[in-house]
Amino acid sequence: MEKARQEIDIVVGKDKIVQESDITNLPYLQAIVKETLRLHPAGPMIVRESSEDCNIEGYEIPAKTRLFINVWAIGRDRNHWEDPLEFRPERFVNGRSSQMDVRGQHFHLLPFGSGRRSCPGTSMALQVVQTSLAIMIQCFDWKVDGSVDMEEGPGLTLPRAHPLICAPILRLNPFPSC
Ligand code: HEM
Repeated sequence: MEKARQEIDIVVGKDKIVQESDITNLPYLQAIVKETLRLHPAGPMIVRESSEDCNIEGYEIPAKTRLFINVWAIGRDRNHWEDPLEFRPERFVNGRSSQMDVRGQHFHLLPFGSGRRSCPGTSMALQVVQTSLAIMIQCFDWKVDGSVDMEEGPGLTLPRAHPLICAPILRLNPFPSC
């Protein structure tokens, strides 16, 4: 979090609140969101149906077969990711994953799916999540009640197994007259 905060302080400063237009200049913040979606995709399974008979890597798949694509497992696959279980946003800033985006062009990172039925809310979701996260980091310190446990529970949208309880502590107020 300290690294993201430094980036925000340098790029945006402490006198104005982060705007949506600042996000393109905050690569580390974007990397945090990508890394979170890699390890904890809100839509862990994508569903498709084959329109015709096909053969994928030796598997015969008849037409009209219901197919589940396990986005969660692909995001943790050792064949594609170095130290896959480590939360390391740096992998999207430097190195071979730095050009990778989340819009369905890179098949080992598919948090919004891919193709004609991919998520139509991708741009809106990214703007809202990245800007809100940036403001939360810029304006507050976060005191965690207990420890951070990232265990996941069962469900179609990958809920947390245990709630995360944090108390915001005002760090800077970009609206000093309020
Ligand atoms: C972080 C936030 C979000 C994530 C991770 C997410 C993820 C996904 C995923 C994985 C799919 C299935 C894609 C596929 O089958 O290839 C999907 C579909 C969809 N999403 Fe999102 N989504 C998010 C936010 C939103 C928002 C903000 C909206 C609308 C404003 C939205 C609207 C939809 C719709 C309508 C579909 C169904 C598309 C179809 O079946 O053709 N999503 N989303």
